[in-house]
This record gives sequence, C-alpha cells and structure tokens, in this order.
Amino acid sequence: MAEKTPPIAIIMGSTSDWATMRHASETLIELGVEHDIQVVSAHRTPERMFAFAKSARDEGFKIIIAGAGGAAHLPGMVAALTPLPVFGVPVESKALSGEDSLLSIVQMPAGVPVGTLAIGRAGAVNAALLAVAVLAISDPELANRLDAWRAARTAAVEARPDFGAL
Ligand SMILES: Nc1c(C(=O)O)ncn1[C@@H]1O[C@H](COP(=O)(O)O)[C@@H](O)[C@H]1O
Repeated sequence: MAEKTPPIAIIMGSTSDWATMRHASETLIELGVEHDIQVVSAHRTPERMFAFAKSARDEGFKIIIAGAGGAAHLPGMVAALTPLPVFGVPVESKALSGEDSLLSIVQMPAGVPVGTLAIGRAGAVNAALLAVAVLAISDPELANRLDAWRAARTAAVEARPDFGAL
C-alpha cells in the first residue's frame, strides 16, 4: 500500500536553502508532525514546480512551506497554482541579506496570497508553527502538543538569568 501523504510539504529553491529550512523541519519533528521535503525551483525546475503545485492538493498535502532566496519567486508561483495555504520563508541571501528574498515573496497581488514570514531561521521556525496552528484547529491532540510546546518555551525564559555570566 502506498504511504500516506503527510499534511505538510516543505519545498525550497536549492539545497543551499536547507541550512535555513531545516529549522522548519526540526520544529515539525519536535511537534510530531509528518512532512515531506523537496527541492523545487520555479527558475531551475519549472516543470517540477508546476507538477508539484498542481497535484499538491490531490496528493493529500494540506499546507505548503516554501523557502527561497534572492529572486524568490517560488512561493508566489506555487501559490498561483494551488489553492492550498502557502507560507513563504525568505532565505537570507549573501548579496542583499535577504531583503531581496523578502520583497520577492511578500508583495503579492491581491487574489494570490502567500503568508510571508521573517527572513531566515525565525521565519522557518514560525512557518512550521503557523502550519501546525492551522492543522491544530481540527486536531485537538495536536493542539495539546502545540500548547505544551509553547508552554515549555515560555517556561524556559528566565526573568533573572545570571547576567554576570552572560
Ligand atoms: N529563489 C530561487 C528559486 C525560485 O524562486 O524558484 N529557485 C532557486 N532560488 C534561489 O537561488 C538561491 C541560490 O541558489 P544556489 O545556492 O543553488 O545557487 C537559493 O536561495 C534558492 O532559493
């Protein structure tokens, strides 16, 4: 029997984006959420991108997290081809520190939304958390795990750390 499609697809424009996008994957692992990971590029593998985006909903994916850097057209192009929610992660580019990535992803025309996160690691982590929050709306057990994850993060913030040692 074919394996069940996980609810979340993480895609990225290049293997070089993995240093950033791994943080989305690691966050999903911490929360026990299955996900698929692929390199898909609007520029370099346009046919793979088209096939992926057109079939994503029928495949059984629920949410797509798309990371790309520089001329980061991938999230927007995928959003143009699928009705699934797309969360875009601007990968920090060398030349322009990710501002190019951010602006390429965020300023979508009305009618084709991409939920755009922060540049880099924080964006990747938060894309995963947003995806989980959406899935948790209809999954009480996952909602409990997300609550516990957030509570643990809150508890880890010391009000009076040993400032002398910092
Ligand atoms: N922005 C895109 C797309 C796309 O948007 O389809 N495909 C690759 N790229 C980006 O090119 C950068 C450099 O890639 P290389 O490191 O492979 O040269 C990566 O950050 C990737 O996301």
